[in-house]
Amino acid sequence: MTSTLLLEGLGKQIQPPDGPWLFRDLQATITEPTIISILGKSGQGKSTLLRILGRLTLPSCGIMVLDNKDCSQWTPEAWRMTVSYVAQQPMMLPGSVTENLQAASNLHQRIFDVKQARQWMEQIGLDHLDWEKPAQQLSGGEKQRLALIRTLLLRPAILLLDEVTSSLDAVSKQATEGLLRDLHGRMGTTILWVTHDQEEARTTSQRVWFMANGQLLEDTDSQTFFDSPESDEAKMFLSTHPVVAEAAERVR
Ligand SMILES: Nc1ncnc2c1ncn2[C@@H]1O[C@H](COP(=O)(O)OP(=O)(O)OP(=O)(O)O)[C@@H](O)[C@H]1O
Repeated sequence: MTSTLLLEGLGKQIQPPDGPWLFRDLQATITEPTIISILGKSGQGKSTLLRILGRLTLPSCGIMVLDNKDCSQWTPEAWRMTVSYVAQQPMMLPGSVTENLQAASNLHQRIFDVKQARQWMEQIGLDHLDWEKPAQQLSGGEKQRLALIRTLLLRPAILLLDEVTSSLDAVSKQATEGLLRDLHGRMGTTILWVTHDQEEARTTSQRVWFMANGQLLEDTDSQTFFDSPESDEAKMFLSTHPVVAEAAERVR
């Protein structure tokens, strides 16, 4: 399921033609399965970038090439089956948990793999859920996990995660991170993961994209980023998050 992704000169301008650029001239290549954390201060455009990659928002400029085919040669549906986005505050469709789980499979004319759904639900602590319950009545954390599994059932090659553990308690968060690492290890799923939790980024990802000053300022392996960031902006960013410093200290 390895997919390659090439981004060239990608940019997003707010209120064109004269508005400010959220980011511009973003270049990056993914050639093998990897987990990338996208980090940066609030408002740098991390979610916007994910939504562009998921073809839910148009970029203002630039090129996206998936598996050697320009984005214009992909239908949005085919693209979204390969590069799938999970929002921080996911939308539950009217209907039960079962209907929500089935929704993505139905939409993309895939067989609903109920056995796999049950196993993943169990793995991330949702085994107690009544599948007949209206999904709108679930808690925020339950909705986040249900939406994740709904998307995983499509088995996308590239998964775009927007702060998908932000509403979870510590145990559910760890279980979800475990599932995602598993998935990456067994199926070669590439994961691009926006998170504000640096400890999560450090322990789950192999690579970091750090966004600052309207650019992808650093694109490096995680250990290098956390141990010896190159830019002053990244140093400042890490120094203002003592959790990471403490965690790194514990590891040493
Ligand atoms: N189409 C748009 N029109 C106007 N403003 C927009 C548009 N898209 C994004 N923005 C603005 O761009 C900024 C960056 O948004 P975005 O959510 O992508 O940043 P972020 O880095 O993910 O932030 P956070 O970490 O707080 O979630 C925000 O101020 C947002 O309101």
